[in-house]
Amino acid sequence: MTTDNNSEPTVVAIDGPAGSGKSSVSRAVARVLGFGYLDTGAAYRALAWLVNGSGIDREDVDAVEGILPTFDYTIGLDPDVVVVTVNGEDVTDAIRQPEISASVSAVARVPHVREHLNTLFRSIVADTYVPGVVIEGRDITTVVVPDAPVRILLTADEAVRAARRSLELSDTAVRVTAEATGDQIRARDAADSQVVDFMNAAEGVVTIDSTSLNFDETVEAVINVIRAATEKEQA
Ligand SMILES: Nc1ncnc2c1ncn2[C@@H]1O[C@H](COP(=O)(O)OP(=O)(O)O)[C@@H](O)[C@H]1O
Ligand SMILES: Nc1ccn([C@@H]2O[C@H](COP(=O)(O)OP(=O)(O)O)[C@@H](O)[C@H]2O)c(=O)n1
Repeated sequence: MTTDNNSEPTVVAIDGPAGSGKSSVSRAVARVLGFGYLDTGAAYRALAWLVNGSGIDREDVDAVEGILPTFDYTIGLDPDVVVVTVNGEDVTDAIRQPEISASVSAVARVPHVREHLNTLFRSIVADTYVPGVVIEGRDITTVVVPDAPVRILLTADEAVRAARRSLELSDTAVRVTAEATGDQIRARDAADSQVVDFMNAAEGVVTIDSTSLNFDETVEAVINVIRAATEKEQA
């Protein structure tokens, strides 16, 4: 991938439902290409963490909007070490807890929150010095960077996503069945789908369905799409 130091970073936008592999695949792709990696879901999770800790009713839109000026958020772009802070506190692990997964959609549905975070994401990408950035979430291909040269929708059947996520959780202290994980994923996707469409590819967005691909094959499929798109741009 050729980029000179003065050019804008190559932006790779990836969307998809919960457990589709967005974060793990995007990180691996970024590593291979020497790109930065931006997990946008982490910002929504971090805001939900702040809201929960502030004793605010997360259904109270005015109160959630009111907390935005006190939300001092940082995230690293290094795919090997993703550290997230809120007001100077390291929340990298705290934002992955089940109570945050269960409350994040309420915060993410607030339009002013989305505008605020989208501005933040665009400035993080613009300020980076890496040759490219893989940025993943729910509305990256459609709202955050709809003009990105590479836009991908990463999907997998719901049962496969639940099984993968449950395997991941059972590696930790929490033992969760694929069925329970499936219920959580379904509930979150249903809530999130009311705000943005991440189940259907928008025009010009390439769908990669990883249902019958293993992890390495999925990474390779994404890299192939990036190579094809950037070669086309340079031709
Ligand atoms: N193609 C794949 N084959 C097998 N496991 C996968 C594949 N893609 C992702 N995974 C695994 O599925 C789990 C969920 O992926 P993750 O990247 O957290 O999804 P998302 O960020 O979309 O919620 C992780 O444990 C990841 O390693
Ligand atoms: N671009 C984005 C990214 C995440 N989100 C919200 O943030 C939540 C957490 O995102 P995530 O990417 O960490 O979720 P996982 O699919 O990785 O579990 C989602 O359930 C959405 O509510 C969003 O609304 N828009």
